[in-house]
Amino acid sequence: MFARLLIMLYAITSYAVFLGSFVWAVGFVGNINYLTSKSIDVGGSGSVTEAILVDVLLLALFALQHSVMARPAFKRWLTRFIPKAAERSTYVLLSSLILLLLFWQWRPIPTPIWRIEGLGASVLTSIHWLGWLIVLTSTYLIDHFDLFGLKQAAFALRATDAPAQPFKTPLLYRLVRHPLMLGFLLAFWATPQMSVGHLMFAALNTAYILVGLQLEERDLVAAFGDTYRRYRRRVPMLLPRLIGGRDIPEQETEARP
Ligand SMILES: C[S@@+](CC[C@H](N)C(=O)[O-])C[C@H]1O[C@@H](n2cnc3c(N)ncnc32)[C@H](O)[C@@H]1O
Repeated sequence: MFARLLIMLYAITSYAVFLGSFVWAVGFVGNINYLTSKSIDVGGSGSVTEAILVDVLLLALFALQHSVMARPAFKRWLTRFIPKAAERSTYVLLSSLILLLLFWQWRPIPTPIWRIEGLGASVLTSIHWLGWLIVLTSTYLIDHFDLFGLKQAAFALRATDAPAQPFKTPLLYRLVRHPLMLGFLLAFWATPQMSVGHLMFAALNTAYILVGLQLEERDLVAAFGDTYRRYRRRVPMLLPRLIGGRDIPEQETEARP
């Protein structure tokens, strides 16, 4: 029982660190400096070469950790050393810590690329916030507490394993296969003031998301087979069809084998 309580404490701590990193992410990308003192365009000094080098390394570190730890083979290896119920929290904790490092050590390159004012600025800011809303909503559509490791710890308290995540296509998942990533792309790109550093952040993250989604879909096909292949044929990856589209059944749900 003590070990199970420790797992719960670990999961709650990881979730708290995630919440901190999420608030900083919103402040960082949106340059909201009353929320966070350092942000994508504020709080740095040094040469542009140093900034590019440090920023690319930070983004690469995040991409590497995130991609490697998300793979089923890595999870199987890791759970030889830690309880299965603590695996997701470990992923969440490490991802959040690396994000905090990135936001803390980021070297801004504030040279402007575009600066839009008036109505255009309001539209872009609205799209930016819509992006964050889509990110948050999508975590709940998939299963927020499973994604962030609390569900696994709660099941462990009752000495059982959390059920595997079933395949689902609720709401936004009927428009695109990856609404959560679409939300990030909107939050990263929709800004009235784009700097060189921000552009680099958005472009490298976009490249990472596109590669990461190939890996995620490979795992989803391995887990759900033809159900996912059919879904992939019917529903676009990131850009919703504006008109028409093929018939999508009300709700597809299938347990992971
Ligand atoms: C951080 S979520 C991102 C989900 C999706 N890529 C998106 O952008 O909305 C990643 C987890 O969601 C799971 N996942 C992705 N699509 C899913 C679906 N349609 N049904 C159930 N799980 C899904 C993946 O297996 C992975 O564990």
